[in-house]
Amino acid sequence: MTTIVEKERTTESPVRVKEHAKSVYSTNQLNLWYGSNHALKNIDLDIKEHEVTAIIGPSGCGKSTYIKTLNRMVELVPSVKTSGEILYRDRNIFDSNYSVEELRTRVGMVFQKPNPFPKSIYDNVAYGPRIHGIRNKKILNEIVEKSLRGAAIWDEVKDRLHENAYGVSGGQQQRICIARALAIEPDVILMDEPTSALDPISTLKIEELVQELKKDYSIIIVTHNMQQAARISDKTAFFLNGEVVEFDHTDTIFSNPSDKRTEDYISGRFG
Ligand SMILES: Nc1ncnc2c1ncn2[C@@H]1O[C@H](COP(=O)(O)OP(=O)(O)OP(=O)(O)O)[C@@H](O)[C@H]1O
Repeated sequence: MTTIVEKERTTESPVRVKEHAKSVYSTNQLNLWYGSNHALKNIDLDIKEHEVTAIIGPSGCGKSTYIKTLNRMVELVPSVKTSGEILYRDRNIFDSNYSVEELRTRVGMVFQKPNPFPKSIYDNVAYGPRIHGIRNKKILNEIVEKSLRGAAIWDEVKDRLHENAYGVSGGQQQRICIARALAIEPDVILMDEPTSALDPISTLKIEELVQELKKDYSIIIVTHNMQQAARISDKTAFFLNGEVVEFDHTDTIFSNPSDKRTEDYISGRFG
């Protein structure tokens, strides 16, 4: 795919990457407060489909808050207020008539710690489709197999589908959680530090999986691990104190950042 990249600076927003691929999310002047704590400040980000977008930055800079705004999960915190807009496929998810339920069927999420339900592997993956009214056993079997294959764990669990999901390793549990997200056929997968609780081999498997999944999905991943961002993402946004300091192609961020603060962070001078 040929893309034409041009950069523009504005006084209020950091570098934006403009391309001709389709946007899945456009965040425009997004602000978020937890009570009086201004946690996200004028965030402008344009996230393209079929890309892996990494969100990096030091602890407390707003990475998790940002991805939890994308499926409106952050609103579960009562003190939260927001301003600005988040366009998902060109519609503002903050509009009063926007259905959060519909949004969550399009946007799956994987968390830091694997969080399977205390149910069988099969029932974990079939959970979402069942909620959406699918009862036919043959169709459910197909969805479960396809999702577990998609999460690169089918061969490891196909003979124990009816055992409790807690009975497998942490890395396998995380891939079951990814299969659970895939079972609702999402458009986007949000991943909040999905490998930080995993050993290096399981981490590698998830990283390889992310590379596979981007063919069919758009992925936004929060990571503390800069090598991971460099290895698996197409674009990287560097957050600091609730702002986006720089957003660009991952190669550029790691080899030729335009902001001194990005350079200091990626070279380990702070954070
Ligand atoms: N539920 C909450 N209630 C109140 N304040 C919160 C809540 N969650 C996060 N914050 C605050 O919002 C700011 C951003 O936090 P956030 O968790 O998004 O950062 P982060 O970059 O993901 O951090 P980490 O890398 O440590 O997970 C911090 O000041 C944090 O204390």
